Amino acid sequence: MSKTTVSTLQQYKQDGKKFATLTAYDASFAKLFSEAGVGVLLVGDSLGMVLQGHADTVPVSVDDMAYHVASVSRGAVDALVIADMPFMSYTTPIQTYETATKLMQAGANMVKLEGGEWLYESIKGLTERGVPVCGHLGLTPQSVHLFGGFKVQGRQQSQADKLLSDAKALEAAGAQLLVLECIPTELAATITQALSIPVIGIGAGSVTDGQILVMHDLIGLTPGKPPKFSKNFLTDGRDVRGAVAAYIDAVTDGSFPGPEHSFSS
Ligand SMILES: Nc1nc(=O)c2c([nH]1)NC[C@@H]1CN(c3ccc(C(=O)N[C@@H](CCC(=O)O)C(=O)O)cc3)CN21
Ligand SMILES: CC(C)C(=O)C(=O)O
Ligand SMILES: [Mg+2]
Repeated sequence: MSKTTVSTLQQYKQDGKKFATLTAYDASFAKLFSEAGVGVLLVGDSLGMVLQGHADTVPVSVDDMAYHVASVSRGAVDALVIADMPFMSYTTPIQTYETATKLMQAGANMVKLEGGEWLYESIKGLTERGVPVCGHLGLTPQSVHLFGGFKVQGRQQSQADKLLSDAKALEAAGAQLLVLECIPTELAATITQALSIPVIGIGAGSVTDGQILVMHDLIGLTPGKPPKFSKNFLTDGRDVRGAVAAYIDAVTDGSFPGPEHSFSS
């Protein structure tokens, strides 16, 4: 296996080949996932929930992220490592560059930011300075207090129109990847087709170019009630490697996510 890059994912999109990605927070899982053939690993700020036990991702700091990015990058043999920028660490272009510096110097290959058109200048500035960017739209968990809970986004036509124009703005700013979280499958299909960059979905149906799953959901370790769009693959006598292989197979052959893991308009 060779190192996965954005061009690898671009090629998958062109070829209509679905790809599976996972979150990772330490070197051991990063190594196992990478060796099992997962080409992209996200050091998600979900670590605030699945590692630290918080109710949401708001308490996570840049230092927390940098610590886990450093561990994951040591274990991620061939995988592209994406690091989440945490809550309020990218409020201005300058602060965005400072946060990105810490995460890239800790070993990330790309940073991910939650938000739409308002991030245009920051994303353009990052890419001009050599930092690859992944966008994140829909249910952006850092806005959970604004949304009033972890709720499906984009069901109203006005919201759906805004999400599509935000996605186009992120691509125009230079984002090379996009995550769509918890939106109706129909809207995810429209956005995926409208963009030339690869789109990775979670709770966005099987219509996106790739899928992402929080590793704790994959192996049945979710603290509390697992999200509807997630699936425990550590079943049927499988070990962790077997669960990862079953997840990759299910994404590649289009059987995961099914309608029971997806939302409609
Ligand atoms: N374990 C875990 N899995 C995740 O996918 C995840 C995290 N943690 N932490 C960070 C964010 C938070 N996410 C979440 C968490 C809960 C729901 C949830 O409970 N959603 C409802 C849908 C409600 C509706 O229909 O509007 C659900 O039943 O799935 C969604 C996304 C996704 N991310
Ligand atoms: C759920 C994914 C997309 C994420 O942002 C995270 O794990 O923090
Ligand atoms: Mg996140």
